[in-house]
Amino acid sequence: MYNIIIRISSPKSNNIDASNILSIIPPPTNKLLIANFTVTEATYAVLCILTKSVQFPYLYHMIDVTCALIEQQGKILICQRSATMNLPLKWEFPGGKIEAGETKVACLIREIKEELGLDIVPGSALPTVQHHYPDFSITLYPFLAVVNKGTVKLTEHAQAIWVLPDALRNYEWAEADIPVVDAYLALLA
Ligand SMILES: Nc1nc2c([nH]c(=O)n2[C@H]2C[C@H](O)[C@@H](COP(=O)(O)OP(=O)(O)OP(=O)(O)O)O2)c(=O)[nH]1
Repeated sequence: MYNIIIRISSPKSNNIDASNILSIIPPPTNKLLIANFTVTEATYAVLCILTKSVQFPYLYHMIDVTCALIEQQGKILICQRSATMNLPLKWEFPGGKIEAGETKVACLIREIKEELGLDIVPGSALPTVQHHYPDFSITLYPFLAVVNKGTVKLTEHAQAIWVLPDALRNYEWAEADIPVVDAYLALLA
């Protein structure tokens, strides 16, 4: 069982929007707490919880993440997550979770400074990606960017390397990043 706390703002909806799920507290807690929503929605929520089906991805932890495709001299910076991070050893574009009240661009500038010691200038956005991993769902907001100041200093990642766009498909990407790589290569084509 899960503790689930849901805010419903539009009572006629048959679906529970992810943004209305305030928190889901996984086992070992054994209480079910559902507040402020209609009977239809309550039934639907309970069904979701009982089935734990991937058809109901909004029951999983949802995160909003920005990432930067940092370009320099025809190459692009890619990072390998460390063995101890979530999605271990997968390649990604550097970035991180958007904090409450933070804009996407502010998040990106902060994360790249924290993770790599680089001051960047974000540019255009690439298409947003939504992806459902087995245990969480992500909305990924990619942006092109250039370095304003600094050189790469690793603080979290196993590696950060500059690669030619043609080589991008040679890496084992976090799954959410595959459409980002595709979109970037399409942009260059
Ligand atoms: N940064 C980043 N994370 C990605 C990408 N693709 C992707 O699936 N993710 C996933 C991996 C992580 O589960 C999550 C981002 O979390 P994170 O650990 O990098 O972010 P963070 O620095 O804000 O996290 P935290 O350690 O402060 O909790 O999104 C990507 O291209 N960049």
